[in-house]
Amino acid sequence: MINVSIIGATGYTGMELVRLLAAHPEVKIQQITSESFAGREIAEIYPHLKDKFKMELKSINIADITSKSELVFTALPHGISMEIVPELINSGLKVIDLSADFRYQSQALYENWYQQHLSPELITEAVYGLPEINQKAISTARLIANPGCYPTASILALYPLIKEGLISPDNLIIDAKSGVSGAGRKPSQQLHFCETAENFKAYKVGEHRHQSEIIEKLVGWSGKEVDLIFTPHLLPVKRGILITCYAILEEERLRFDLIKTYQKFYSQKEFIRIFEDKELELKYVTGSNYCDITVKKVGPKKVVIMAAIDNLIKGSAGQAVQNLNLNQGYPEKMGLELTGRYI
Ligand SMILES: NC(=O)C1=CN([C@@H]2O[C@H](COP(=O)(O)OP(=O)(O)OC[C@H]3O[C@@H](n4cnc5c(N)ncnc54)[C@H](OP(=O)(O)O)[C@@H]3O)[C@@H](O)[C@H]2O)C=CC1
Ligand SMILES: CC(=O)N[C@@H](CCC(=O)OP(=O)(O)O)C(=O)O
Repeated sequence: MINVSIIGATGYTGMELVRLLAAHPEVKIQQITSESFAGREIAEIYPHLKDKFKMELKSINIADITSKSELVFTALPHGISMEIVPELINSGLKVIDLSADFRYQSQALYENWYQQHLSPELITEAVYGLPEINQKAISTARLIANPGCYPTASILALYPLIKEGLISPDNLIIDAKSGVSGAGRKPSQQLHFCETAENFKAYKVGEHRHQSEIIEKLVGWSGKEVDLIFTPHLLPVKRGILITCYAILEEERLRFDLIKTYQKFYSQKEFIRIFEDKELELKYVTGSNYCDITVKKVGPKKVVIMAAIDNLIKGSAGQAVQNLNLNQGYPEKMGLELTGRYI
C-alpha cells in the first residue's frame, strides 16, 4: 500500500487521477490540492465523485504533503510544476509529474519551446514515463515525467518501425487530431462551445511544442536522425486523440511483415492493441488506457500508421497510474482494467 497526494486535483487530469486512484487497491489518497477551491469537498466541484470519494481540497503545503505521502502526482501547468517538484524530491518523496517540465533531456530544447528552466539539476535525473519503451528506468525512478498526449500516440506508433529500420526516419508526417479536453479545464475563447462544436481546425502547424518532444525521444532511443512534420487539429469531441502518420519504407515489405513487427515489439505490453484488419476509431479507446495501433500499405513503398488513445487516460492520468504500478512493483494493469465506453 502506498500513500499518495495529488497536486492540482481540480484540473481534468487531476480529476481523472482522483477517479482512478480512489479505486486502486494499493493506493491511499492522503491529500488533494487546489488553490481556487481550497476548503471545499472534491465532490462539490466534481459531483460524479459523490459517495465514491470524499476529501477536502487543501491549498498546497509541502510540509503537510511530505508528512503524509510517499509519492506525489503533480498535475499542474508547465512552469508551475518545476517550482514545486524540487521541494518534494528533496523531502524524499517520489514524483510523477504530468507537465512538460521534466520531459526533455535537453535543457536548451525545453527553454527553446517553453521558458527558462527553474530546476535544471533535475532534468537529467527525470525519467520519461512511456512504459512500453522505458519500463526499466521507470521502475527505479524518483522523478517520472509523464509524456504529452500527442507524443504518447506518436512515439508508440512510429518507434517500432524506426527502430527496426523499416521506414525512413527523416521523412515522416504526423497528422494528429485531439478532443478539446486536451487543452485542460481552464476556459478560453478558442475553447468556447460555439468555437469548437461543429467545427474542425488545424493549429500551430509546424510549430507545436510536441514536435520537439517527439523528435527528442525518437532520436534518443533509435540513435537515428529523425525529421518530421507534426500537424495538430482540434476535433469537436471531448476526449480522444487519433493520429495518422505517413512514412516511406526503406525497401518493399509486405503489410504482414509490418503488422508482425508491431506484434513482436509490443508482445508483452498490456495496453497496446494491434488491429490487423480494421481502421481505428476513437470510440474503441475512450474511457480506457489502451493505445490502439494499425498499419496499412499504400502502393509499394508508402505506409500509413494510425494510433488512437484517450488523452485523459493513456495520454495522461492512466499512463501516470501505469507508471506508479511499474515503479512500485504492482501489476501493470492494477487499477486500469477499464474497457472503452464505445459510445
Ligand atoms: N488535458 C490533457 O489531455 C493533458 C494534460 N497534460 C498536462 O497535465 C497538466 C495538467 O493538465 P490539465 O489537467 O489538463 O490542466 P487544467 O487546466 O485542467 O488543470 C490545472 C490544475 O492546476 C492547478 N493550478 C493552476 N495554476 C496553478 C498554480 N499557479 N498553482 C497551483 N495550482 C495551479 C489548477 O488548480 P486550481 O485552479 O483549482 O487552483 C488545476 O487543478 C498540464 O501540464 C498539461 O499540459 C498532459 C497530457 C494530457
Ligand atoms: C487540444 C489541445 O490543446 N491539446 C494540447 C496538448 C495537451 C497535452 O497533452 O500536452 P501537454 O501535457 O504537453 O500540455 C495542446 O495542443 O497544447
